[in-house]
Formats: sequence, C-alpha cells, structure tokens
Amino acid sequence: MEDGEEREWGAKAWTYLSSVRSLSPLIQCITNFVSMDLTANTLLSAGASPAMLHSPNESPDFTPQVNALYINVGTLSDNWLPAMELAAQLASKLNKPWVLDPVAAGASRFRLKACLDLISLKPTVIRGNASEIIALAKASFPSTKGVDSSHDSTDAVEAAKSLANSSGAVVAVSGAVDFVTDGNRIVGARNGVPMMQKITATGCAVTALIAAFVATDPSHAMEATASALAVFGVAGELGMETARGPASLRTHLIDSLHGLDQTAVISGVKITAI
Ligand SMILES: Nc1ncnc2c1ncn2[C@@H]1O[C@H](COP(=O)(O)OP(=O)(O)OP(=O)(O)O)[C@@H](O)[C@H]1O
Ligand SMILES: Cc1ncsc1CCO
Ligand SMILES: [Mg+2]
Repeated sequence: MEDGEEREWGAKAWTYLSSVRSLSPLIQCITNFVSMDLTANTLLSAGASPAMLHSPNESPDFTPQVNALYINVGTLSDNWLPAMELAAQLASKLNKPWVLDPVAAGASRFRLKACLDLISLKPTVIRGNASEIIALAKASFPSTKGVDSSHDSTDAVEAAKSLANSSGAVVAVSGAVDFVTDGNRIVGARNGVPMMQKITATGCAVTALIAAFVATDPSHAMEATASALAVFGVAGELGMETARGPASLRTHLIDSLHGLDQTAVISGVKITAI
C-alpha cells in the first residue's frame, strides 16, 4: 500500500517538476544575502526564473508580473522589512501565491514580531526548520539557537498544525522527515541526506523551490510543497553519491536537480500520509 502511495506521489512530483520546466515561473525573491546565490541557482536548475528584486520602489511595478513571491527574513534589517511587507501586501491583493521562510524566527523580539506581522499578510506557505515553526506557533522568544534547528522535525508536528490553523497557510517543517500540513492533513517526505544541513541556505533554497512549484498550481499548495521538498531531497541523495563533502554536495545537488528524469523522481520520491 505504502509503495503505491509513494509512486502516486512520485508521479505527482514529476508532474510539478515538468510544469516548472515548461512554464518557467517568474519568482520574485526577497531573501537574505547568504542565500541569494544558492537560491537563484536552485530555481534556475529546476527550470524556474528567479529575480532578486526587493526595492519598495520597484515592487508596485514588478510584483504584478511575477508568478509567485518568496520572502525570507534571514538577514533582516529595519529598511528591508517595509519592502517585504509591501511586496506581501501586493501579492495577497493580486491573489498571487507567496511563501515565507521565517529564518531564526525565535532569535530576537524584532524578528519574531516581523515574522508574525508577515504571517498576518496571509502567506500561501510557511517553511521553516523545527525550532522556527515551534517559535512561531508559541510566539515565544528566546526559543532558537540561531538559524540552525535545535529540535527534530517530529518535535514540531503539533506546532505546524497549530500554525497552519491559526494562519490559514500550508506549513512545512524541514528535517530528516519534511512534514507538510494544512492543519488537517499531514504528509511526510523522507528524502534528502543529513549533509544538506552542512550547506548554508539549503533550507532557504528549498523554500524558493516550493514557491516555484506552488506557482504552477496555487490551488494545491500542500501537494506542490510536499513535491518540492521531496524533489530537492532526491537531488540531494543523487548529489551525495559523488560528493566528497558539503562544498561538492552543493555543486552536485544543483547538477542533479537540473538532470532529474522521470524514473529518478518517480522511484525516488518518498512521500506518505502521516
Ligand atoms: N537529517 C536530515 N536528513 C535528510 N535531509 C535533511 C536532514 N536535515 C535537513 N535535511 C534537508 O535539508 C534541507 C534544509 O533543511 P534544514 O532543516 O536544514 O533547513 P534550515 O535550517 O532552514 O536551513 P538554512 O537556514 O541553512 O537554509 C531540506 O531539504 C531538508 O529536507
Ligand atoms: C547563516 C545565516 N544567517 C542569516 S541567514 C543565514 C542563511 C541560512 O539561513
Ligand atoms: Mg532556514
């Protein structure tokens, strides 16, 4: 039964990746300085079109043209927050999907409030690591070590459900198992390799990939989110076969994502209902 379910998800994930490749959705990324390169290269290797435009002077012209918006608070500063809020407001008003990565949400009061304010602007999807999702669900500070998680993703399943219910967003928690919930259903994706945690911004990059997958099918955000996480994980697994450490895995992951074929996706994706 599980095998059939996994293959069905594999076929779905392949459909999403194929759509990203054929439609090449334009993704506006307002993201942190650390992640910009990996995020843009991840989107390009998946077939999407990244644009790192963040000025509030540009968003009124640019956000209406994009297929999805991605906001990541990793290197948050006073003057970037209004730019994020403006773009999120525009996306919500235009009914465009937008995806939030709440990096280090519980590391400071400023960051926690910024994330909660952004969540009030109705993101389609929120993807964080376990500590970030727990911090948001509890709205508590201090609750994380920094940008890295000090919890397992399984510790954050209830927090993810509660955040999905309070926000209306699909919530994804990354980790050894990536969990995705709409507050009601939960699925788990068991792809990826632990070494992915040793490359900075793989979480940021997969959140951007989620935005690209959701852009192709905004009314099925949960399916698109789980598929993006699993496909990125499969690329990591294939990349790891020839990598010698984090630096070469980074390169090989991007190459693998670019080269993924139907067989690799359908046989590699390990998504099941929880
Ligand atoms: N133990 C693990 N086994 C397999 N894959 C993992 C493991 N931990 C994380 N991953 C994968 O690594 C990627 C990044 O997840 P992680 O939870 O490290 O994000 P993050 O903490 O937000 O990262 P960053 O802030 O550096 O961008 C995801 O695709 C996730 O599935
Ligand atoms: C290391 C780091 N610091 C702020 S953002 C970022 C990238 C991973 O989230
Ligand atoms: Mg992160």
